[in-house]
Amino acid sequence: MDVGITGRDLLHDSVVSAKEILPLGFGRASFYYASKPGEISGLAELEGRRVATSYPNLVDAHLAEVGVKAHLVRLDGAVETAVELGVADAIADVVETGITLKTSGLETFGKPILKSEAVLIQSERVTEGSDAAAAVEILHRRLQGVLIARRYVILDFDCPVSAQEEAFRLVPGIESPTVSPLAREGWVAVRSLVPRDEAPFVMDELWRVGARAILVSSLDTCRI
Ligand SMILES: Nc1ncnc2c1ncn2[C@@H]1O[C@H](COP(=O)(O)OP(=O)(O)OP(=O)(O)O)[C@@H](O)[C@H]1O
Ligand SMILES: O=P(O)(O)OC[C@H]1O[C@H](OP(=O)(O)OP(=O)(O)O)[C@H](O)[C@@H]1O
Repeated sequence: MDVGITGRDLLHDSVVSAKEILPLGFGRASFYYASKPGEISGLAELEGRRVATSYPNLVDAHLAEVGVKAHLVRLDGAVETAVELGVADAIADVVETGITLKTSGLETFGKPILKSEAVLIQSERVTEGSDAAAAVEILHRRLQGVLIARRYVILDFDCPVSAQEEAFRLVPGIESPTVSPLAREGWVAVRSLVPRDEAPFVMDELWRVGARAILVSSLDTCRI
């Protein structure tokens, strides 16, 4: 396989020769140690204890990194039941909302071992200049275009020339805003990309400096 989509945590655990080339922004979760509240409060206390996980390589590498020797108990699922069943003293597992841990009577301790999300990966066997590398690059660009399109909106507005410098500071765009003449003397039309989550604030500010006919529209995809 030359290219694929997986979770960052699964990539680290699989120990395959592949590298992450694009974070995809969905399937976000953190990977944490957890135990019964008050039972274990820090990584050092894992020394000599049993840790259940479905990600043994990832956890093994982390324990080695922090210099703690623990016994790994490899489970394929329902890891959160391991402490209650007496199979382990702690677990290391995926946490998103924390509901699974809470309903299992467990609490995280320490910092997250890893922040994960879905990622595009490329095999280390794909050599530069090969057909596979060219195909992966096209896929990478197309996916990146969709990710950028989701993060930004198109902002169009009419602006008095006297206020345009102030308006440009509010909408610098990714490269530069597009400015077109308007039939109305002393006014220009401006188009720029703006981060989606900043759009309401930018619209308020543009209105304040004198811009009018402020329109926001979504992008489907782009190549920037
Ligand atoms: N609740 C979740 N929210 C976000 N991502 C998650 C969640 N659960 C698992 N993932 C991600 O999904 C990928 C697959 O993980 P995993 O195989 O452990 O999922 P699972 O649903 O627990 O699988 P299974 O049901 O086979 O045990 C991983 O990258 C993991 O980070
Ligand atoms: O923090 P939360 O929002 O509760 O999510 C985390 C849980 O989600 C996944 O399990 P999933 O429900 O997919 O099933 P599984 O237990 O069979 O792995 C994961 O293995 C955790 O147990």
